[in-house]
Amino acid sequence: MTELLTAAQMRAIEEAAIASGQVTGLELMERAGRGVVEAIGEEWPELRAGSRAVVLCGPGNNGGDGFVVARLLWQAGWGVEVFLYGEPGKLPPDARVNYERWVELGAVEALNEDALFQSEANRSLDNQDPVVIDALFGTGLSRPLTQDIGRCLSSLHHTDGISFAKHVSVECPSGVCIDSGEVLGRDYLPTDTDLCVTFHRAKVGHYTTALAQAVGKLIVVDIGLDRDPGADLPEIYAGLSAMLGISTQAGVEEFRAAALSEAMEYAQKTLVERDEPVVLLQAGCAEELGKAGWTGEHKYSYGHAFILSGGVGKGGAARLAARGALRIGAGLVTVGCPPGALQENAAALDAVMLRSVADSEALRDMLEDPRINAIGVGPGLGTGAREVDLVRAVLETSRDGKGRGSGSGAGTARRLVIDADALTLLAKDEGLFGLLHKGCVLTPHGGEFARLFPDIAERLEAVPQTGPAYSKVDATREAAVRAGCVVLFKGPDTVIAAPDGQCSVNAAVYERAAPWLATAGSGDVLAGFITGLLARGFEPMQAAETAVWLHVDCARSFGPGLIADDLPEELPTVLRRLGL
Ligand SMILES: NC(=O)C1=CN([C@@H]2O[C@H](COP(=O)(O)OP(=O)(O)OC[C@H]3O[C@@H](n4cnc5c(N)ncnc54)[C@H](O)[C@@H]3O)[C@@H](O)[C@H]2O)[C@@H](O)CC1
Ligand SMILES: [K+]
Repeated sequence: MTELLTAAQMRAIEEAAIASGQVTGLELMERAGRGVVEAIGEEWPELRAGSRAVVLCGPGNNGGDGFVVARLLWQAGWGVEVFLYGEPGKLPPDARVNYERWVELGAVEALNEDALFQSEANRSLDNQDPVVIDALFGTGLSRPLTQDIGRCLSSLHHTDGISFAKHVSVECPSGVCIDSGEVLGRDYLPTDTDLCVTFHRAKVGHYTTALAQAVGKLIVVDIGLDRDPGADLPEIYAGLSAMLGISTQAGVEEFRAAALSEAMEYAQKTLVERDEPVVLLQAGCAEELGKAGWTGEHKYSYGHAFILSGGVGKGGAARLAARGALRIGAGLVTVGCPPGALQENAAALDAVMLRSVADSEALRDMLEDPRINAIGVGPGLGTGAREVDLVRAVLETSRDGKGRGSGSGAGTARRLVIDADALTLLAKDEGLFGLLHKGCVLTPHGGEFARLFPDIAERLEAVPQTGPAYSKVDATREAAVRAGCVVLFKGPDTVIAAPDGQCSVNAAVYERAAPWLATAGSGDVLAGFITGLLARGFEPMQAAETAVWLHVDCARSFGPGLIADDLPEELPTVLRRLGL
């Protein structure tokens, strides 16, 4: 699993490494700049000596990286023009050093739109479009771009405005808040970037839809900080002790105990006591399936998933969910529907069992069966008074001490997936919302999320004016705390959060993009996948993470032309490929 960092965490890691004496800021900047140049070389080997670059440098260390890039490209024989936004005298120390190093080699012009157009006019003589390097703002963006900078960036477009061969962003496209992926001020679109080079770890914002849509390819460059920060602590202590001239082991111990150094306190605070990390889901999460055991002796050992269906003509969504639950390995799957819909469902279901559920009393009777250990409720359910009673029955009978199923382990509540119409009902009825418990997984899309958590959604929708902006990660975490259960906030950048702060991102972007997954019924299958894994005994967070990861993998494995019915059918291929 890869940890995604916030700007503050990245800063803390860098500062602690610098404070420990492990590395200097200047060395980190040199590695960052070199990483950008190497990434350009690897991406476009045809660009070599004689190529041209326009480097846009900002007033902070992102600009410092830009000056390193300019120098290294110049040394490699490129023609390089450098523009600076800001005053050289106000550059932070490391950026200033690299500015000075560059001015020994070439000129620095003040950045404005006229200067960019003038430079293009001069260039048109040799008819060679440059690579534009955007090193204006990185993790330090704190407010919206001024109009003049916004105009400069907007003028850089492949098709109109100033022409260039490639666009490279250092850390991120400037103007984007790296914690949220949002353009601060939201008054222009992030410039399309062919290559975005970031350092040490990808940041949370890199995996949000808005930013990922603007970036062709993301490369993470190792700048020598790539060790477990926790594991580095002894070295940090040792480095700090050495800096202060404490040489004996006893002295070092005393120093640690006294926590005298501000830098050490900083390292402790930021590296040890930081928030739960945000994890990017990768192939490893599906290995949990393997750990949970895939084959078994008895169908009940893989649990019994129950999916509640709507009335006549409304059963398709529940059937998709049921098929998903079955394919992902629930031992038994039953669809419960109103008596009038039995015939329709019977005609469409084989391996999935069918039960008539006339009303909530019938449902409560049925849920006396302790083997039913996971329930999926919501797809195609309906939102009338009968359905309110059904959802209440499901929630009430699944709280602690009730409805214990064989697969969910003694003493734990029956696990639930609450999706679609059931989410709408929860949003309308505080009493129902109050029945949520830690065995539930809520799976809202944007509209459902806004109905359930209107104030949180409003905060997320508000135009961000300062960085770091409130992000989908923040919103999902807050929602999970309020609901007291796992919340899976859907989208190409699905965020999953638990009330204890665990959080992960399943990003169907970059090389995992699957735009064809946005098809009717795909959410119903996802609800079924999660329900099936809960029946198998997965914990709610783990079930949600694994299901959403496999869901995207099924879509990618099938490819364009996918319809929701294909998703469960693709699962065996995906599981086989995973060696399960
Ligand atoms: N700290 C380090 O040691 C390293 C930093 N690196 C680079 O440094 C970047 C972070 O540097 P900084 O923290 O200096 O931040 P930035 O360079 O991203 O920007 C900060 C500067 O921009 C100003 N600013 C923010 N928003 C503005 C706006 N809308 N309009 C005008 N000015 C604005 C701030 O006042 C500050 O002067 C990283 O993204 C990375 O590119 C790398 O060199 C690796 C090492
Ligand atoms: K940038």
